[in-house]
Amino acid sequence: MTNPASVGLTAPRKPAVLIVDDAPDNLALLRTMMLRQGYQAFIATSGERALEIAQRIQPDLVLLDVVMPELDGLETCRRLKAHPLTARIPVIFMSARGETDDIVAGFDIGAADYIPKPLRMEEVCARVRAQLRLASGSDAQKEQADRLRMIVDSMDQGLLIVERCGRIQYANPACDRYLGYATDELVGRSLAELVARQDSYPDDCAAMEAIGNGTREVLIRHRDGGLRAMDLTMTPMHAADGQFVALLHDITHHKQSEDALQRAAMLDPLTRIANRRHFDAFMEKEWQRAIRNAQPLSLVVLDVDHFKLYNDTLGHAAGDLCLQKVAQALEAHALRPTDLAARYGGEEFVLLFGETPDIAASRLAEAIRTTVEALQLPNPRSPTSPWITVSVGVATIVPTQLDQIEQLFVCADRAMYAAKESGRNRVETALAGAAWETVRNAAMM
Ligand SMILES: Nc1nc2c(ncn2[C@@H]2O[C@H](COP(=O)(O)OP(=O)(O)OP(=O)(O)O)[C@@H](O)[C@H]2O)c(=O)[nH]1
Repeated sequence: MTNPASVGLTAPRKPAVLIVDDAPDNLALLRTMMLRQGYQAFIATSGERALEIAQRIQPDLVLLDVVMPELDGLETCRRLKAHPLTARIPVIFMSARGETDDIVAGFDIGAADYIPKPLRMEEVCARVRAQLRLASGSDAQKEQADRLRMIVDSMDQGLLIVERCGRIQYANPACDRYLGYATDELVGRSLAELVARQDSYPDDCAAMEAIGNGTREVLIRHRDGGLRAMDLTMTPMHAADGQFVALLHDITHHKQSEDALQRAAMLDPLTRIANRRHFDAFMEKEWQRAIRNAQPLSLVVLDVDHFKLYNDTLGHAAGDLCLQKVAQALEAHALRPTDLAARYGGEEFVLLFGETPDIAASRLAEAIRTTVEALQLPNPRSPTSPWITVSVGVATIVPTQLDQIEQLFVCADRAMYAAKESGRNRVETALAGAAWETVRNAAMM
C-alpha cells in the first residue's frame, strides 16, 4: 500500500477508511464516527461495490460486514487479498454471529481484526486506530527495505553477507560481474574458496581468520579460472552476531596500470632494455648475493666507437636506431636470471653476469663485440671499421664485505678505455690477481 503520508514525500493525508455494510443505519453511524476521528470515510453497501471502490481509491483500512447478501464479507475479503492492488489493505470484520468458525475463517483469509456486533463505537475507533498504526509502521518498514534493496542492487561494488566460517548468505548482483557466479549460485559457497591463498589453512574458518577484518588486497578466483586483484573489506555486523559484510572492489585495472608504470620506470625509453636505475638496484642485489655465496661477479662496460661521427654523418634519428639495434644484440647475451643488460647513458651500455668468472665473462664480451660488428651497421666515416663497432671492458670480482661496487665499475671502465686506446673494436679484461689487489688496496686507503 503506497500511502504518501508514510513515505513522507508529501503533506500527510487523512487515512481513508472504506466501510462496507448492507445496513444503511450502520453505514451512516460508522461513517460519522470515522469522520469524527479525522479519517476520510468511503461507503459501500455490497461486496461487489466494495471491491470496485477499494481498487479505485486503495483505502488504508476496510471495515467489512460479514453477513451480506450475494458476496458476503468472507468472499469479499478473499478477493481483496487476491488482488495485488488491495492485498495489503488491513480488513476488520464486523459480525453479529460471533461464531468461532467465522472468526477463524476470517483470520485465515487474511483479516487483521474482528469486531463483534452490536458495535461499541469506542471499541471500533480503538481497533481502527490500532490497525492504521500497525499498517503505517509496516509500510514504513517496507519502504525502507525497498530503498535498501535498491541501493544494494545498484551498487558497483560486490556486497556479500558472510558467516564467520565464510559461508555466503547473500550476494548482490554486482558479485556476478566480479566473480562470474549468479547471486543464487554464490549462496552457500565459502568465501575462503574464492580467495586465492599462498598458504594452506586447515579449514575455511582458519582461512577466514587469516582474511580477517578490515581492508586487504586479495586475489579472487573468478569462475573463468582467472585471478582478479580486489580490495576485500570485511566488517562485522553488530546486529547479527558472527556475520560480516564483505565488500569487493575490483582493482585489476588499477594494478595493471601500476605494474605497467613500475615496468616503465625500470626501462630505458629509447632502447626498451633496463635503465641505469634498474641496473644499479639489480647490481646491489647480485653484489650481496655474491658476497654471501663467495661467487664471482662480472661487469662488462661497452661503448659504441666513433658514435659522434655516426650521428654527424647519418643524423640523430639514425643514431637512435643504431643504439636500439646494439641494445638488442646485448640483451640477446643476457640470458640467465642473474644476467642483466642495461643502457647506462648516451652510447654507453653495461652488462652484469652473476656467478660468472673472468674467462667466461671475457668470452661473453667477445661474443657481444662480434655480434655488434656482424650487424654491419654502416659507419662510413669511422677510421676503425666500415661498420658500427664497440669497445668493451670486463672486470670480475669475488666480492667481500671490504669491497665496494664502485671499484668494479672503475676497473671495467679502465678496461674499456684501454680497449679504446689500443685501437677500439676490442675487449680488454681488467685486473686479474695482483692488479685487482692494487685497486682494492687503493680503495681501502
Ligand atoms: N643518436 C643518439 N646519440 C646519442 C645519444 N646519446 C649520446 N649520443 C651521442 O653519442 C656521441 C658520443 O660521442 P663521444 O663521447 O665523443 O664518443 P664517440 O664519438 O663514440 O667516440 P669514442 O667513444 O671515442 O669512440 C655524442 O655525439 C652523443 O651526442 C642518443 O640517445 N641518441
